[in-house]
Amino acid sequence: KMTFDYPEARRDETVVDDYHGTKIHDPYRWLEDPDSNETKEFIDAENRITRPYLDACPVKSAVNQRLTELWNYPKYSCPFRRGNRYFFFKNTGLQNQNVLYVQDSLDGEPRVFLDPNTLSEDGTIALSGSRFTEDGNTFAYGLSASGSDWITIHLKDVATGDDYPEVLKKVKFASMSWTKDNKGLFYSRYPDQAGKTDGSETEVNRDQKLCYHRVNTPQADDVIVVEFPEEPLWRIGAEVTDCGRYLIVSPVKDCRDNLLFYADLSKQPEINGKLRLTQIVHKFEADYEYVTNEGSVCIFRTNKNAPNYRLIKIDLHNPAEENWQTLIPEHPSDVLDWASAVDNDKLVIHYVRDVKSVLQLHSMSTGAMLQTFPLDVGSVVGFSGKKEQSEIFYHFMSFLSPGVIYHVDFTKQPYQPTVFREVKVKGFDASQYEAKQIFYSSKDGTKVPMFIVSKKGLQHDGSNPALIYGYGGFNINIQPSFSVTRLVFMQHFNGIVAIPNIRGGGEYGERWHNAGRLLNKQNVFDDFQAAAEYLIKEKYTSPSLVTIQGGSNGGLLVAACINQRPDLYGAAIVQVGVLDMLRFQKFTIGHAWVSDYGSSDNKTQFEYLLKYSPLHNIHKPENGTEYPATLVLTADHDDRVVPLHSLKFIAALQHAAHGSVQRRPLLARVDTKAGHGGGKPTAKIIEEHTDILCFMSQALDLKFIK
Ligand SMILES: O=C(NCC(=O)N1CCC[C@H]1C(=O)O)OCc1ccccc1
Repeated sequence: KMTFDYPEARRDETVVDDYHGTKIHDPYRWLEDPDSNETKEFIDAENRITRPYLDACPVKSAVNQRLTELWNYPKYSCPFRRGNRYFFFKNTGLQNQNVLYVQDSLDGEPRVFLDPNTLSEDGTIALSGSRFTEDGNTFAYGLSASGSDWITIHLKDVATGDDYPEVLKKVKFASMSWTKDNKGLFYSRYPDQAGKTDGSETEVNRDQKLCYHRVNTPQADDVIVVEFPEEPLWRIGAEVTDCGRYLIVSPVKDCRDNLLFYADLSKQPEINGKLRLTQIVHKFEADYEYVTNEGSVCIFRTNKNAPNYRLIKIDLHNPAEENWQTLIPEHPSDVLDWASAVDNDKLVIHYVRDVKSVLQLHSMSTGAMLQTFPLDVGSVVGFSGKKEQSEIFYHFMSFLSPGVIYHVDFTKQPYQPTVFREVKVKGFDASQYEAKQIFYSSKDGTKVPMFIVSKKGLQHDGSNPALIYGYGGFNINIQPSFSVTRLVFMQHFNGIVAIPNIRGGGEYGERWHNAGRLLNKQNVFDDFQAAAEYLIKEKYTSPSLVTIQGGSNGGLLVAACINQRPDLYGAAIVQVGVLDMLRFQKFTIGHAWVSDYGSSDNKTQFEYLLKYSPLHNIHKPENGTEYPATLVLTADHDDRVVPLHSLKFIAALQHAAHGSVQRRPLLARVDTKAGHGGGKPTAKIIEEHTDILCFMSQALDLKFIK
């Protein structure tokens, strides 16, 4: 084993914070400044150790070659109709960014409409959000650089392909919604702020405004139509209703629950100032998502008095809660994940049932179920359809199926899905693999579902490496998906891929989310640790062959678990993790996460956060408590979870390892011109996944099977 001479990061013992009377040292506070030479030198020093270790991997070229070969299959989105044209995204396989094509009919000759690959040499300019006007003649699209959340909005004439002159700046977390007259769009933006806003800054995002922009005018002429100056942390969602008459305004202050207002645009046809808003939801206590409307009666998907969600009707002209009606009642176990209007009087409803997708057609007027669209075990990962359109497309994917796109034409009875497009991956034979779902018991006896995928016929003798992936928060569901990287791990390392649907997610609705957040957060770590114990007990694998992996909130999960149970794992992959739980709310959009984490500004929540915060629970490795081989990954333009989390954590971890029994590597990989993950070019993704598999193979001494 290589021994590591970790950089000795300066420890500033003078930095001490007082949290409700408790003194907490923060010796690496200086690493919070991304622009200081000292921070830049620290990053270089870390990369100088990590890069050679990863490049020394004897199977690096074999892994990179297999990833590239398998990755090289065509990927398509559902086609979607806008105006009288069809559009779809396609990637031939290894293109850095997906390309948007247009065709005049479903079987017409596709033409390139927008190819983001032409916007940068290295593919680091990505499309991030887009909206066509009702008539399909103007296209608003967001561009993000180097993986930052910041976008610039551009407007294109669809017929000529020419961009209008204006570019809308300072846009982030923006809902874009056109007025039905095709003349302009609502979008949310932040005010100009001091310093750079390229995604490498850490300043807090505050004072978002909802603006209205008329095409072919300068942004300076835009009108602020909604603002809540007394609520600087709110983000303002906005959507023009299907009929075009109303604007639904939904402020959100963190990552759950929103208020609802509406404006009657027919009463303010000249949008040249603040909109007159009528408030219909007055408390942050539930999610309300606009689905569609018939006249003044709007349908919303909500978890108000319905942890598994339901559809309700609110009459905007009679909006008091006592007049709300239920259209589709909450299901006792299935989670109503999304709803979409189609063919004027129908709703397509996506349910999550034990983490698997169910797709149904319901009557918009009565809510009654009309039929189910049959699906294999897996996930609906894409959908296109509109209220006034008489067809839908949906994209099915599973662990062993890269993708099938189905089409339903509602002009023909009975409504039968037909296969519109099926994608194959060269060199992958799904019949050699098996995917199953089991339920295991967590520490408190809770039954947790887990998917286990691997080659068929593996011996359960504890000799196989296992990769356990988790997230565990923010009401996010981790449903089956197709992954080339996991395929390489299964095919060439006899790897077992395990995905426990741990609490904090939304797999079983709000109850599951609430059971894994705030003062219940430890349940998430317990569920994840119990998953590893189950796989070890059932002889799928053994501790020294287990890798745990997670990103962002999942990075927090992995880092907390190696602090709590270093004996349980051989390797840990901590991607863009939230690791300083006492200070996360002080940077960019971190304040939005208090709905899951709470805040150190609150004494009770501080005491709880301190118990699991990865940065604050690092121990000196001694007999039997050596840390797993750990790879921490971040990037210089991650403005979702700023890199300081990872830098402070690796500095503290390496400091604890000095002069200890720690032999397994504790490394950081800091990428450049990259961010949290969204929009990452294919080349960078393959490089990163190559490094992760190489780290695992070296750390766990895994043999590459041809
Ligand atoms: O912060 C998030 N989402 C949560 C998020 O990105 N998290 C939550 C924890 C760390 C990181 C992650 O897990 O990816 O998105 C920003 C946003 C925009 C608009 C409205 C609400 C929120």
